[in-house]
Amino acid sequence: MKLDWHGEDGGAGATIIRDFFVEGESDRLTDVLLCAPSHLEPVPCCSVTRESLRKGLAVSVDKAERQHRALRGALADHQVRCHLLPTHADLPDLCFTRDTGVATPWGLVALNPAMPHRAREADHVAQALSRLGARPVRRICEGRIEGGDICLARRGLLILGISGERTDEAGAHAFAEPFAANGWDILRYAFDPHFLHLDTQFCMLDAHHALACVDVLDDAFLAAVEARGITLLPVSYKEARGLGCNILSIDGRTILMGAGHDDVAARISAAGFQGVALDVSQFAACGGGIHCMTMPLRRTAG
Ligand SMILES: NC(=[NH2+])NCCC[C@H](N)C(=O)O
Repeated sequence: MKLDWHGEDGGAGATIIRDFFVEGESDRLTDVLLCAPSHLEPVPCCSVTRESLRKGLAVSVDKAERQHRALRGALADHQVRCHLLPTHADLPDLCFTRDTGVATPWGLVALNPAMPHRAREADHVAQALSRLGARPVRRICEGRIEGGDICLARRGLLILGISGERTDEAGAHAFAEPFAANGWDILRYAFDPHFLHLDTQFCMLDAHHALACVDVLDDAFLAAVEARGITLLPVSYKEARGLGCNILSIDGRTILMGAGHDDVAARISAAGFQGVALDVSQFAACGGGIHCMTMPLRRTAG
């Protein structure tokens, strides 16, 4: 079926770049986009960061750089190629690369972040990606949409979080168009902006298991997910608020997760997954965990 992709030149039928694509969140990750936290600052644009500021948090860039290097090391240990965005002094949340773009089965899509300081990231990311030979095949300009609200649960199932703030109906609708046109099942979940993004409450471990903050997610959503054959491993709200739910599945078996979430680690391992815990405290204090710090560029199925 013909997709109505728009390249930067605005013309329909722009070349579809197939090098960087993802069909499902837990297929084998081979390439990921990250950005070192050289200019990380706690911007009071989400509830977790505001709480950190209330408690007098001062982010240590040195510590954050060390934690980020360890994350890159863990990714490399698992044969994942890390591509680094250039840092930018005016973009304090740039290290949360998840939110500005997403690889889809049809190529990379540049998103439309809602927060003004994050909207500025989009051009920077698009330029860096094109230097990698990965020009986004589409840019969402309607409404707002951030990558933390997009879950390509598995081939054929797209889950979208819609808080109305970071992602709204118009942005979600625009993003979902090609998925709908290709017959994907699309599950939309509306929630309160307090909870920031879907990926702070819900993350896929493999095609049939997810971590879920069951005391926050509403029952209809939980039932809809379970009806699709996904078993939920519960995470408490306190753990989720500390980004304990915000994990990166390398291959549907190995899970990179924040350190200090012992209950989550125990549940993951009881379910047969291999958790790799990494200290990302400096990022968590700014509202993001390992899922937010990684933009998968390519995953291979099978
Ligand atoms: N995908 C995510 N949950 N990203 C977290 C981003 C945190 C960042 N401080 C913001 O508020 O935008």
